[in-house]
Formats: sequence, C-alpha cells, structure tokens
Amino acid sequence: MHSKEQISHDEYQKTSDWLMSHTKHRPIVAIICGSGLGMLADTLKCQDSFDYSDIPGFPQSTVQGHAGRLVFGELKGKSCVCMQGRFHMYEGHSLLKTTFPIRVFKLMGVETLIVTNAAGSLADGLRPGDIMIIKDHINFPGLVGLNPLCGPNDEKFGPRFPAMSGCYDKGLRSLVMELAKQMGVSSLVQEGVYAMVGGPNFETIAEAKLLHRLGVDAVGMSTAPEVVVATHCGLRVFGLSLITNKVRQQSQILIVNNHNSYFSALFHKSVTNKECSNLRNG
Ligand SMILES: O=P(O)(O)O[C@H]1O[C@H](CO)[C@@H](O)[C@H]1O
Ligand code: HPA
Repeated sequence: MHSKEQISHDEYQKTSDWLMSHTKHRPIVAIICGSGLGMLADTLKCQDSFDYSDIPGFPQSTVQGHAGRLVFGELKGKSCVCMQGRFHMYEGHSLLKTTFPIRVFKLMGVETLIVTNAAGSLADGLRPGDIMIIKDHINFPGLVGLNPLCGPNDEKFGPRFPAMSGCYDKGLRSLVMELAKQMGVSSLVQEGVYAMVGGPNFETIAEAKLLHRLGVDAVGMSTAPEVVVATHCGLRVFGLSLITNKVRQQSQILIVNNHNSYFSALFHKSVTNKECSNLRNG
C-alpha cells in the first residue's frame, strides 16, 4: 500500500493548466482506451496529441497495447480527450498515480468519463468479441483497502464517504443499448458486472470458479479505481468491456488465455466467428 503518498490539489492543477495552455480543445468527455483499444483515439478530428512523457506530472505507460499518449480532438462535434494507454496497479504505480489523469480531467472541465477495457468472460453468454456494458463492479483491491481514496480526503474533489451505488450512469447505459439495437448489433452487447483483480497473472481455475459463483460476468485488472475517483469528483461514468477471452474454469478445456494471442486475433485482424471459435477452443 502507498498510504503515505499524497498528490496536492496544486499538482493536479499544474498538469491541467499545462494541458489547457497547449491545446485549444476544451473537452467535456474523457475516454480511457483499454488494452488494444487505443485506435478509438484515431477517430478524433483536429487532433492535438501529447506523449505522457512530455506532460508534467503524468505517469508513464509500461504495458504492451498502451501507447502512452493523450489525444485531444472532436468526436461528432464534441470536444474529447482520449487516453491511449492507462496505468495499472500491477505496473507498480500507486493507485493515486493510476488515477491521476481523472482529477486532471475534472479540473479541465470534463463532465463525462468513458472507461473501456479488455476483459475475460465468466458468463456463459459472453463470448470473445462481445461487448459488455458495465452495470456495476466489484473492486477486489478496494475491498481490502487498496483504494485511491485512502489517505487525507481532498474536499475540493469530493466527500470523505462517497456513494458508489449507481456509479455507472443508468441513462447512458440505456442510451447505448438503444443505439446497439438501432445499429443491429444488440446480439453482441449486454450488461454485466465487472470485477477488478490485482493481476498481473491471470486467474487460477479455483479463482475463476469463485468469481463465477460471486456473479462476476467479466474480469480485468483495471477500471475500478478510475471509476471510484471519477465518481468521487462528480463525473458521469460509462464503462465498456471488450471480451477478449473466456476465463478457464475447468482444467480439461483448453482455452487460450494469454495477452498476445487474443490481441493479435481480436484487434489486428477483423473479428470473424472462426477466429472467435479458435480462441474459445484453443
Ligand atoms: O484493463 P485493460 O487496461 O484494458 O487491460 C486488460 O488487459 C491486460 C491483460 O492482458 C490487463 O491489464 C487487463 O486489465
Ligand atoms: O482473463 C482475464 N483475466 C484478467 N484480466 C484480463 N484482461 C483480459 N482478459 C483477462
């Protein structure tokens, strides 16, 4: 735990001021691109982008599939900022560092946070290539005190004891379900519960069974701390998991559960049923 670490309001403000003085964009939506999902940022128009290493106070990404770039631009006429690469606890960052950008976004005037991630499925109906709209989460590190809100509370951001029920905005969830219907892709989209584990190892079979019994639909190693900090400071949150693999719950079934294999299968080629069934069957 990093309970002694503190980041002052001034430090967040300094980073926010630096960014605001280096771009004309005034984003109201922030998007965190999950593993292998950095290409979401490529859809922004009139881009200004900054390597994390050039932004004062920003942590650095160390994981494959996370470019380490902050991209400002317009999406359907709305000003957005996109993180091409997030920070994970297992990289050795403190939880305050992993969530540092969220408070910077708040100070920049962002109102809505969209979190995305790559996640393993525990639910029968969620297959590789499907999208899960996060309706709630179980924050395993948070339940044992690994929470970015531990330590002195900064009342300028939010209250000491923030509510987390309803942290994934119901209105946005319904809107996206409706859009999925209109786009004819509703069979690929469903709501579910995301669980954050610490990682970096994938789950044992016993752990996978436990998660399944607890009602977890998808598991990953991120997102919950970002959502906790965003909710604390009053951001509206929407979350999506891209299902990249089935989590192995029985030893006799051979299922690929490895970072490189599913990225190449899911993100660098088009997703076909054949590729998905290869992933499922090993
Ligand atoms: O949650 P994101 O950043 O999408 O990444 C997911 O993919 C990595 C595992 O391959 C883990 O970091 C897991 O959390
Ligand atoms: O199966 C998984 N487990 C944990 N994190 C993950 N991120 C992608 N897939 C997985």
